[in-house]
Amino acid sequence: MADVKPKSLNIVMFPFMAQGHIIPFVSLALRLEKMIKKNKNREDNLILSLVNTPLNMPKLRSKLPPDSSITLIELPFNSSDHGLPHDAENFDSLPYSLVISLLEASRSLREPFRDLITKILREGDDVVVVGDFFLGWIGEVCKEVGVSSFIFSASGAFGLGCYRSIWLHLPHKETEQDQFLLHDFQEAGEIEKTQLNYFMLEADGSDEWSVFMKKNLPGWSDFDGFLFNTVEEIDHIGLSYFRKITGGKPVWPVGPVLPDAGSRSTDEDVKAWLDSKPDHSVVYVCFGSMNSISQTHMLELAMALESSEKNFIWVVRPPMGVEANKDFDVKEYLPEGFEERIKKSRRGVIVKKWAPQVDILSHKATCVFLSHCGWNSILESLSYGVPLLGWPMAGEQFFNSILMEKHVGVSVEVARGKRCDIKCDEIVSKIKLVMEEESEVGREVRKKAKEVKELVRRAMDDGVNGSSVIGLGEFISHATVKNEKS
Ligand SMILES: O=c1ccn([C@@H]2O[C@H](COP(=O)(O)OP(=O)(O)O[C@H]3O[C@H](CO)[C@@H](O)[C@H](O)[C@H]3O)[C@@H](O)[C@H]2O)c(=O)[nH]1
Repeated sequence: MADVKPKSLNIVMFPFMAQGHIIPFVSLALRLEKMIKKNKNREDNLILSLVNTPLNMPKLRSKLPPDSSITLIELPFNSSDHGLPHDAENFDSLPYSLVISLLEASRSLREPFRDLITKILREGDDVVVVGDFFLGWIGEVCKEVGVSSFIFSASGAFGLGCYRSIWLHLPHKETEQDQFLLHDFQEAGEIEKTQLNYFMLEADGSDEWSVFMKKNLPGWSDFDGFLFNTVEEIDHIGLSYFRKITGGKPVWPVGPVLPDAGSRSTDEDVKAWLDSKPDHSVVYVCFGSMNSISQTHMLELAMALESSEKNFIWVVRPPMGVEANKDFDVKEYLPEGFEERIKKSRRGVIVKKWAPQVDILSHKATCVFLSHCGWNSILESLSYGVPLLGWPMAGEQFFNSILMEKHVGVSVEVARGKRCDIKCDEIVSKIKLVMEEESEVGREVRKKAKEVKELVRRAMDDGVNGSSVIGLGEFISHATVKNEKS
């Protein structure tokens, strides 16, 4: 009799094509791999894979350690078929104005993805899919072929809840009040009109963003539940919202899942510079993997960093309106002589485009993070007890900023949006407010950030069965029990 291949369970994970989504998906996959390896019985019949488009394969591969058995699966995609620039398969290589075109183009992955899942099922294996909230069609595909699917949200629940509610209740342009409560998420508190990103504010139901959201958001109800890269203890308002709207489906906090410090190519110059600085003396400035500020804002920020007299690391990307992929000389966008002066005084380091962020945040010299409030940046900062100076710019970042400032108490907002009128002096005073010993506000947020660091660590601590460890355990049981029954 021929040997019958034992049935395996494939956990197929599909992040949207953006660094802010790929990074946490890889971290989640690695965390799951670790848990599975610990449980010898499950090791043989569980297969973890990450799906993406051709040009994102190297990005995924570079984040996996050599001994990982996670497999990568490529789906066909050609950006020029969708009116996008050649080779633009990730938000990080697009200007913000074209982000919506990549979101729309990603819908073409539906059929190849369906074929992939059908092929795995035909080979006799079971499948559970973990998909991205921007790939809302995944839930429907999974229902059609009869497999379970879960959203893994790279954003926090509070931020994503506000984002969802705002897109579902358009328009906002005509709203007369400067502040308003969200239609189905009043627990979030008052939202100011200035906290809606440009596309939300302009949306009238017929623009590209509204059209995409109208197709994408209803798809979330086809999934069997949600995993959030978040922590119950800091994000319970948002998690409660998702528990309410999903009507009893599981909503598990499983974070923070983060890349390990030192796991990427550490920049030796940055490290040596940080080593030479006193503890808690450095402002780290970075606006994530896809956002830029305007040329005017760059000049104000440069002057502020120089006149604050604080040590700083600033990750500089080309200003808004300049092609993101273009090679550039930072001198083009900074005040005359700025780079030379800070090099000579050794007071600052300018990193072009991409810095080893987790290494910087985990270094004892770092005091505060001036951030656009992308959720990964927030989680990374909190995990190392670093308070925030918020400058939200796009997406759900405004709501992340509210959560951090008003509910968690670890952030002070510096500026709001890409078009705000922020001047050098205001930036300097906010930097001092958070960093200086005499500042009461500063003492409070720094103390709170240390407390939150412990809370966040506990959530992921196997030893104390932290809230996120429980969430992950429940997800694995859910996935594998279903498999055993089928
Ligand atoms: O120089 C850099 C810049 C970024 N990063 C990493 O890139 C990720 C950036 O993620 P995030 O802070 O979330 O910012 P975005 O790339 O802007 O993320 C997008 O995705 C997030 C998760 O959904 C959303 O919260 C944001 O609003 C959205 O812009 C983090 O892991 C950073 O450590 C680096 O390592 N070095």
